[in-house]
Amino acid sequence: MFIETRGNDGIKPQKVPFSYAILHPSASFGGLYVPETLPKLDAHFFENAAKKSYKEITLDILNLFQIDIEKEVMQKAVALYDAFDDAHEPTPLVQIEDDLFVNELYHGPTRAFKDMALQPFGYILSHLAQKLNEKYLILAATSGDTGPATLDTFANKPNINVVCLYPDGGTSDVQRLQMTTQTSTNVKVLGIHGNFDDAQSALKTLLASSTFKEALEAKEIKLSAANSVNFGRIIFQIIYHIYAYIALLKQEKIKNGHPFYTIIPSGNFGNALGAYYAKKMGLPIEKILIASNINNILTDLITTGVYDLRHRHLLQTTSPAMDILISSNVERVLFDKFGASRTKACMEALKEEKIYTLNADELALLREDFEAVYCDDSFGKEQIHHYANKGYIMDPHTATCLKAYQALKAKPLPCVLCSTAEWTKFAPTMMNALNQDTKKYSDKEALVGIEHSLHVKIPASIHALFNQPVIHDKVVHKEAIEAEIFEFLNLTCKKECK
Ligand SMILES: N[C@@H](CCOP(=O)(O)O)C(=O)O
Repeated sequence: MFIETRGNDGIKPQKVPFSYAILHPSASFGGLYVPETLPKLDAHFFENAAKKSYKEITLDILNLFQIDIEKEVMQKAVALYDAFDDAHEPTPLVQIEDDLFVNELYHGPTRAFKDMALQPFGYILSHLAQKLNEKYLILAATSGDTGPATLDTFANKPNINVVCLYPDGGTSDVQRLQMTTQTSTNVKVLGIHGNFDDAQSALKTLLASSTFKEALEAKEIKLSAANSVNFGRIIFQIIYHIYAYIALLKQEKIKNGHPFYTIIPSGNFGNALGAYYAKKMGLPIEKILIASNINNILTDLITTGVYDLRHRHLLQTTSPAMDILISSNVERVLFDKFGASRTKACMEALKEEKIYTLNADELALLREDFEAVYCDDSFGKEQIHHYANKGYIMDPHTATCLKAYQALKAKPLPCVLCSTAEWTKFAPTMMNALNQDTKKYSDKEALVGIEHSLHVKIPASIHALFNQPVIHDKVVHKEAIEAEIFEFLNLTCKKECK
């Protein structure tokens, strides 16, 4: 069962099953749903798991959670990993140093780790919508990767409409084209004047708004979300951390029970939360090392205990998916460590005063699990250049993790670095890093240049983007989002009636 991070308001149910939490992700007081308890993984689990495939392990872990989804539905959802680059190994673990392994999480249809969760989650959510004979509007806010993965998983799904908000100019060109060239009629993509925090706060306001929900209900439409505020995302984001350890065991790089570090490039903290829950379940993570770009609010929180938005402005970087200041899933960690009333107080202080401060004991508790560091774009480019020379290509988000590897690894243990996106989504930055220049390349020329110089294959889906017409070209102010959504829903309703 799932409970709420900010406590219960006496109106919403006190505890809900998984299906409810994913269909209605907005909890009391604007909080989030979290599992009441986490299943435990013992040494036996890892011994057996070393003989199993990613899909089998996923099903085992979903079973341990005892979620209220039929077995066949989970099997079909997980079977979607068969369409990844390697059906047997959807998340290859690649060694790049004696003690450093890259967990490549981007081998799905939209070339980012979001597919690992959104592919099965989208299947389960749309199955539930059809089974209940209910229509859903799914909102998504993106800084580049969640949007394409959401659109891909829900494209043409019955009973589902999607509205995806992205910051105009705040994503790479490939990320933008992955969204704006979407042809399915059940999706709408809107650029907004503003940054990712503006897009996500618009989404959260709509999710919590009773008038918005009533207006949707008048059209017999319910509201859910595809971001990691939805626990349906997080459950799948726990599994790949566990599988990375199993891959280390399979490759005989670690002994069962021995600890390792995991390094996570973080923005909305869903990936880090997945690692935290995995650690609580029994995965022997020594520490979760959080890497940020210069939007380093998480570094500040984890090193000083202060989450301070007051004098910060979101800065554009070459790792745009991490250009986030209001990071959603920190809330779930606060709840787990300090309980609902402290979490509610922190979240309200953040909203009203733009700051909250953990006391020394709270900070010590947070640091039992996390360490953090940040780097700037030039550090990332140096790492891309260095590893490309050694024969490994990594994207700018992955490159930030090298800072954590160099600065935070206190013990001689293996490190697993989460690689969240394929470099093909950020070709101009890659070209600057590889050529050590500052020239302005177009995505297309940079992709082709790298393809030829490094003899690498670009996925057909990325190449094809440049020949497809842009269908969603609207960019609006955030005040206009609601009206845009209703215009879209009226149009789709008319189409359905015909
Ligand atoms: N970095 C994300 C931002 C949204 O994160 P989510 O995990 O909450 O969906 C992106 O690339 O869109």
